[in-house]
This record gives sequence, C-alpha cells and structure tokens, in this order.
Amino acid sequence: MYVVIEGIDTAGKSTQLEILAKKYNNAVFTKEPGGTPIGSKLRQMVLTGEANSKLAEMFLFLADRAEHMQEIVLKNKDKMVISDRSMISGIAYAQNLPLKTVIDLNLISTNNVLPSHVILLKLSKKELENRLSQKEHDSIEARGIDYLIDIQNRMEETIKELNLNYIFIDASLSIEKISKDIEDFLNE
Ligand SMILES: Nc1ncnc2c1ncn2[C@@H]1O[C@H](COP(=O)(O)OP(=O)(O)O)[C@@H](O)[C@H]1O
Ligand SMILES: Cc1cn([C@H]2C[C@H](O)[C@@H](COP(=O)(O)OP(=O)(O)O)O2)c(=O)[nH]c1=O
Repeated sequence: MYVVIEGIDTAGKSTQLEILAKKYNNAVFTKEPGGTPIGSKLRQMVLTGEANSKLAEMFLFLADRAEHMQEIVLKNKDKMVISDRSMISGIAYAQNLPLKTVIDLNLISTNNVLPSHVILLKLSKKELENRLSQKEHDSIEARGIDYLIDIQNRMEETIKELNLNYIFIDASLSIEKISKDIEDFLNE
C-alpha cells in the first residue's frame, strides 16, 4: 500500500501524519522532498530559493522524486508506505508547463508507479489566509494566497486526470473528524 497525503501548505498534513504514526506503527513514514540523503540536500536548495529558474526548481523536485521512488517506496513495497506529499504536488506546483507535459515528466521520475491511496486535505481561501498569517513563510509559501489556491485546484485536477483512488477532505473540519475519515478510507 502506497499512501500519500496531499494538500497545500498549512492544510494539516503534518498534524494528520503524527496521528497516523501512532495508529500505524509498522508503516514506513516518508516525505517529498527530502525522504532520502540526496533528497534532504535537494529540499534545502528548493526551500531556500537557490534556483532562479522555475524549470531548474522543478528538476530538483523530480530528482528527489526519482531517488525517493527507488530507495523508499520500491524498497518497502511489501509494507505500508505513508508519504507527506508526492508526484501530485510535483505536478500541481510546476505551473509553468502544461499539465500533460508535467504529468509525463513525473511518470518518468516515478517509473510509472502511482499511489494506491491519495488523501487530499482541502482548504478554503479564508482558512488558508488565517493559517498562513500564523506562520513564517518559506520561499514557496511567500508566493501568496491566490497562488496556493490555484495549486490546490491543480492538485484536484491531477488526481482526477490520473484516475487515482482518492478521498478529498475539508481541511477545516476538526482534527479528530479528519483523522477518522482517513482511517475509514484506509480500511475500505
Ligand atoms: N483540522 C484542523 N483545524 C484547525 N487547525 C488545524 C487543523 N489541522 C492542522 N491545524 C493547524 O494548522 C497549522 C498547519 O498544520 P500542519 O499540520 O503543519 O500543515 P501542513 O503540514 O499541511 O503544512 C498548524 O498550526 C496546525 O496546528
Ligand atoms: C513535492 C513538491 C513540493 N513542492 C513545494 C510545496 C511546498 O511549498 C514545498 C515543500 O514543503 P513542505 O515539505 O510541505 O514544507 P513544510 O515543512 O513547510 O510543510 O515545496 C513543489 O513545489 N514541488 C514538489 O514537487
């Protein structure tokens, strides 16, 4: 089982992953970017905004994803792997290219492996404003509210386009209700 939890910044992914870690203590918990040794270097480069070129930034994420697929997802394919973000973020955040092109590049990076379960936490614009006002921003979050809402729409579009097995959850529900919905989805 290859489970991914998706959502724009502040949607509540880390909060739910902490709860999942207590419930599924045999699962392998990982993240993109940064789930491997090379990945943590790439993560540092993208989050501090070292790349001036948007294309270069996307290729850093793709390099991270290829290494992560080989070293974490495929090496643990007999276990439950639960990842904070995935190719869905990769496709949605790379807005400078048409969706189809970015999907193809991402499928190359994952060797055509797709997640078996996708959880998307969805924020309203108002709730996003509220949550972002309470944290310091990295260089991607600093791009603003409308940018992130566009990304969220692109995440939905990507999940549907790839025909994935998914659940969309209203991220402003209580932490407990969201975690129950996730558990039910994983037990289906
Ligand atoms: N269901 C929720 N309701 C209200 N606040 C939440 C909820 N889930 C998370 N939060 C809060 O929102 C902020 C962002 O959550 P976090 O889990 O760090 O998001 P992400 O990992 O997606 O960036 C944190 O301050 C967290 O406590
Ligand atoms: C996986 C991925 C993330 N991103 C972005 C989304 C986030 O803004 C950032 C990754 O940050 P994230 O790990 O979510 O950071 P935080 O620790 O702040 O929650 O990179 C891309 O632009 N492309 C990608 O392929």
